[in-house]
Amino acid sequence: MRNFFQFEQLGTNYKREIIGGLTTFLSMAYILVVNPLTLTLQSVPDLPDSMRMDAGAVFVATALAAAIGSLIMGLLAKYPIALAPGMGLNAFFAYTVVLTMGVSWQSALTGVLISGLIFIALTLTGLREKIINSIPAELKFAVGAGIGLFITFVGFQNAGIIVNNDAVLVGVGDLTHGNTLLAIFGIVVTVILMTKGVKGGIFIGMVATAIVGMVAGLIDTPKGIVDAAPSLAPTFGAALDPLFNDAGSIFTIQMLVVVLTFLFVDFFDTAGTLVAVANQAGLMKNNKLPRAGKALFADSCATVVGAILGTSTTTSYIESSAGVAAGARTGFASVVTGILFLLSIFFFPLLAVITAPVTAPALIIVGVLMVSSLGEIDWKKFEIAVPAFLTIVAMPLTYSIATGIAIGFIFYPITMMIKGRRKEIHPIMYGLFVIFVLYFIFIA
Ligand SMILES: Nc1nc2[nH]cnc2c(=O)[nH]1
Repeated sequence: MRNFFQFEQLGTNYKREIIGGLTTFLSMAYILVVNPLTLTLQSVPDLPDSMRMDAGAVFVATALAAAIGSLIMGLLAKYPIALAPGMGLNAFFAYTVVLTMGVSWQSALTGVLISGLIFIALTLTGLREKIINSIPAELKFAVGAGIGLFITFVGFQNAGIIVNNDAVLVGVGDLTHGNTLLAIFGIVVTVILMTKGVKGGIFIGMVATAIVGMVAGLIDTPKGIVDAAPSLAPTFGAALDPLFNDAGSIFTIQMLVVVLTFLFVDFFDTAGTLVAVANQAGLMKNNKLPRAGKALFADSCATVVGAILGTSTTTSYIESSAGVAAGARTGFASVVTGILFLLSIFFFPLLAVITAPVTAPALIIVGVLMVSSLGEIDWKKFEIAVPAFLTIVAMPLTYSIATGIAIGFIFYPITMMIKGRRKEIHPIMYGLFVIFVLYFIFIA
């Protein structure tokens, strides 16, 4: 096992990998609660039952998709990167596709399934790998740093530290609110542990926050430890129904748009996440992602499996960087995360303690770790500084990893060409320029 995962070469051991996998799981566990709430459109009252997915089935689908995706990633690509249904695409699935466009959730799942199959095809032809490896090193660092800002922003929001402000979009929240105070406690504890160089500081910080939350009465003590798993039957295989019974609802322009959006966002989000986490773990070689094809294959398989089980796009999670920060370096950590997701199906009552104030400190501190790649960018070269900077700031400001990548990648060939560095631009970067310009024209 140690040889299979190359523990020696990567300077790691079972303890680090297990703590890393556990930390990643705890950082991601919120999706088990959030995904069913989102996909069943809980925030929208008075919907006909037929428009709502079954919450129990979505919960099991979420846990199984995360488990299977993380296990494939760990065993096949051997990266410490775990997967689960992505936030952002789950909101797009529920609020845009089902609620606004009026597409049935079954057909929306078919859209996810088709986008996953196209993904596998792109991966098997090697095109996806080629695209990722054609991205210049400095933009890759920018993507990592931008995702760091994005994840910190998500953490601050979850903590209630940054809130909506109608006049200027964002503002400081009520810092005396119980959950916000608990999150601030978690941030301070985690910062102290990390500054002292305590291994697993992020994980210990989460445990301490959860315990203090329970003592303070902000987090309910779990009602039990184990419970029977809900039935998967209401969503299992529903993605295939429209293909056999209602093909007319699939072959429409509207569905084409939906499938392309799923495909586009997942493609570039995954590319950014894989590179950022691999960079952080020191696993990149000569600016290239080793075994990129396998990692991408694992990601696309997870989307297909997730769609059949009954969830929106399953993707590589940036929260994996919390596990890497806690010491994870190999696929063993992803196997640990995957097994925990599998077990979580029965341990649902225990998961109730993983609330937003518990996960927020981890997200914020992970952001600090991820922006360290800013130091690798040559800020004195304006032609590099502009696309790098725009990639970085656009991610939190547009709340989209993919949009940040798109903006930066549009500016890169422009500034490089004007500076007379045309020869350094990989031909694929021109192709991406055209695709991203079309993307903006399209979403406009
Ligand atoms: N990379 C990435 N990480 C996430 N963590 C939670 N949701 C997402 C997502 O959609 N993409």
